[in-house]
Amino acid sequence: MAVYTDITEDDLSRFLAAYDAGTLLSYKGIAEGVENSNFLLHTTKGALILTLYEKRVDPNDLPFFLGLMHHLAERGLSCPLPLPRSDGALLGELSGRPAAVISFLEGMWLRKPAAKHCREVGRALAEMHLAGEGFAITRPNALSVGGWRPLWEKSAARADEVEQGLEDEIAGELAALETGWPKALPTGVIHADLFPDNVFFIGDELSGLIDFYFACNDLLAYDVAICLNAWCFEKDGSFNLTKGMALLAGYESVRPLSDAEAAALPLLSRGAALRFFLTRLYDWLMTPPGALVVKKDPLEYLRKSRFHRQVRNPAEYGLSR
Ligand SMILES: Nc1ncnc2c1ncn2[C@@H]1O[C@H](COP(=O)(O)OP(=O)(O)OP(=O)(O)O)[C@@H](O)[C@H]1O
Ligand SMILES: N[C@@H](CCO)C(=O)O
Repeated sequence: MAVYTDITEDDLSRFLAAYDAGTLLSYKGIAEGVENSNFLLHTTKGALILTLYEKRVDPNDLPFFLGLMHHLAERGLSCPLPLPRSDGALLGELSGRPAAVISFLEGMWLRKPAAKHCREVGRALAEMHLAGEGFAITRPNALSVGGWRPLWEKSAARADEVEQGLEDEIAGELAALETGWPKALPTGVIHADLFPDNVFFIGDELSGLIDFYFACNDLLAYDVAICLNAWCFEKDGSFNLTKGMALLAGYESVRPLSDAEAAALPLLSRGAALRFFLTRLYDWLMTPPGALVVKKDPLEYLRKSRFHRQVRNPAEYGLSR
């Protein structure tokens, strides 16, 4: 579930009065998502999404997230557009939480994406990377290589509860990534969480990207590595080369990777796998029993990490050079 904060109809109507959003007809909580509370609103002007930002989102980051959606949408990327209030602000407060109203994006996320969808995702990711150029606010990536050790230290002592030998294995992998992490690759605004549940399709056509709440400035090719992890593995843990080829070809049809970015893909993919392993491991160990949140399996990302560790060449991801 992702409705952590309840709202009343009276509070919501008062809150909406500050927007040119029409009159409230109905609203309901959206069960999907784990970070924030989301509601679907219907007003006399159509459908809207209301998001209440919960504890894990730093309110100081909200101008970056909301400003970025605005910047990207203005440059033609299909993503939700935050609605300004009549005083021009993109952010308000509801039930004691920072809150924003964003446009409703048509489409659904794909439970079983095929290679043709991976190609579309690669293309959209590259389009986002280009559209992000010139965005004035910056936000460092707290979940890049410098953030992994502090996160790991919170779980390390209990890691063997999840799988015997994990503490030593991850300590070694973390040290190797800290030593070898590339520093001189092209940077820009990255989505940093472009998983299937954050990409909407209508039929086979990509209709837009959502959930920019991990977006930040970092290596552009790291975002590609995150997508290889999130889109190109099968349920049995195997890497699907056809999907990898499609995703990379889609990306390069808009923004070709440099030779240095291509060569770094195996290492960046290891880093991306470790990043999602670590956040999932933390949540797995720390979420109290009975909490109404679906915990994601850290071992899925351990298996991906092990796969990347034996990759020697970007061609193994389907990169043609
Ligand atoms: N602009 C939008 N248009 C249509 N539906 C949306 C929009 N934004 C969010 N949703 C719906 O709300 C759900 C949760 O949104 P979102 O992924 O942003 O939440 P979250 O709590 O940040 O989740 P997580 O970080 O776990 O992906 C989405 O799966 C989608 O169903
Ligand atoms: N995409 C993340 C969840 C946070 O958005 C994961 O699968 O671990």
